[in-house]
Amino acid sequence: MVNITYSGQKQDVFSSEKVSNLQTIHENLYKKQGAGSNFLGWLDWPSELSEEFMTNLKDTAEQIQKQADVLIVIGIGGSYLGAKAVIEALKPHFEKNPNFEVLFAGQHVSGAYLKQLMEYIDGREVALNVISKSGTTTEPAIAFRFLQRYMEDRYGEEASDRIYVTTDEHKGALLNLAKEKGYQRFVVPDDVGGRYSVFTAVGLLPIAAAGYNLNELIRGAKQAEEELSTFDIENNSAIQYAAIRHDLYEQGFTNEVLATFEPKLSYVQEWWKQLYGESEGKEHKGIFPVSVTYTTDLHSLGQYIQDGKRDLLESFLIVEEVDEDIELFEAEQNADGLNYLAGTSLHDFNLVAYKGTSNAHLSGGVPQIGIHLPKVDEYHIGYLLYFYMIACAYSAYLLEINPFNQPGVEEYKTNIFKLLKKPGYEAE
Ligand SMILES: O=P(O)(O)OC[C@H]1O[C@H](O)[C@H](O)[C@@H](O)[C@@H]1O
Repeated sequence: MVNITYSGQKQDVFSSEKVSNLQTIHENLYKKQGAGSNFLGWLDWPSELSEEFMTNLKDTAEQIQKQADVLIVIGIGGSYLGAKAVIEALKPHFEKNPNFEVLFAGQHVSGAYLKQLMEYIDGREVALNVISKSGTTTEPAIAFRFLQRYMEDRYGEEASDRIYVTTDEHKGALLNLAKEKGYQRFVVPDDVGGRYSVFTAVGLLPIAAAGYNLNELIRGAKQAEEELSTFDIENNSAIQYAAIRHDLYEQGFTNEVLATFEPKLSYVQEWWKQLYGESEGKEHKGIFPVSVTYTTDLHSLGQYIQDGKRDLLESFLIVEEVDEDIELFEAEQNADGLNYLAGTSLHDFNLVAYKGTSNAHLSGGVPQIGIHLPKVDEYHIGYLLYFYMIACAYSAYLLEINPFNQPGVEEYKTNIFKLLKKPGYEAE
């Protein structure tokens, strides 16, 4: 479903030694015995989803659509990027007076953003979905403090029927608050980390509320789960992607530039950056994930990619077919000189731009991986996200890294808490 192509220096990615290493990783992964294996709940999640779970999500999404015009999703990192990635990929670029909108908060700390958000929703019916696996993350907690007060001021007791909480089943400040206030709750499973949680209620409730087809999304994820679970190197695109990028990493290509010509995929890129950055960037190892949108960034970062420091590999996320397109036409006065393009659609232009850019960067010394996605719809996005998650597990295990923890994110948090004199941190 997702096809991988590679061009660059000749590689020996699939030598017998490397294949046997990949096979061991594969076996450990499916026997759930590698490092961090108690966080492998996402591996068979799509095929294990129950009817009851899906029905409950869809019913709640319908209830939200009935009671509100706006759903504000409060969360950060893995607690918002999956839903944001899917919704941005599927929604139209412009929508006149949308009947229902999903907005996000708590993904940064901006007073202006929160103030303007509360002004923007005034006069419109509102629901909140606050999402935090730990239930203690500061940024969403700050946003929720404001928005909870807003809801209570506006709706009084009815506010609790409009607030939906997605958090750990057993612990955390958010869970306690949800219980106390009687908010409807959804669970982030113990064995699924935030960045792997898009197919749990974390991603699915906002996606369903936004009006997208969960069955199709999960059908895509399930297809990926099935196809990518076999150790068949010739056909397993996830193993191919992981093995090629690892090989390039070993040759000194330590930054991966994920490039797309489809602006709707820019949050898939953001989601991918968290997935790979937090999964692999440990013990002074890992490929640094960065992203560009073409052709926009060809006019800014293109120079560096063509000609800067040679530690970049580039992976192109290419959409093969688009639903909507327009064609260039013959103009009477060919003042812009573009008549030679008459009959070329803008998607055709992008496919040519892909070839031209890829070849130019290749000759500039940037090895290329192509990830070919047939189209952007629920089914293919479901497939793509699962593909990236499973490939990430292989990739981190090739580095001998636990893909499922993020010990490094504590350091800056502790510093912030010390500076803010959070109780318990003053003495440090
Ligand atoms: O869902 P939460 O517990 O609020 O976590 C939200 C995010 O913040 C943390 O700092 C982690 O680095 C991320 O992996 C996580 O996705």
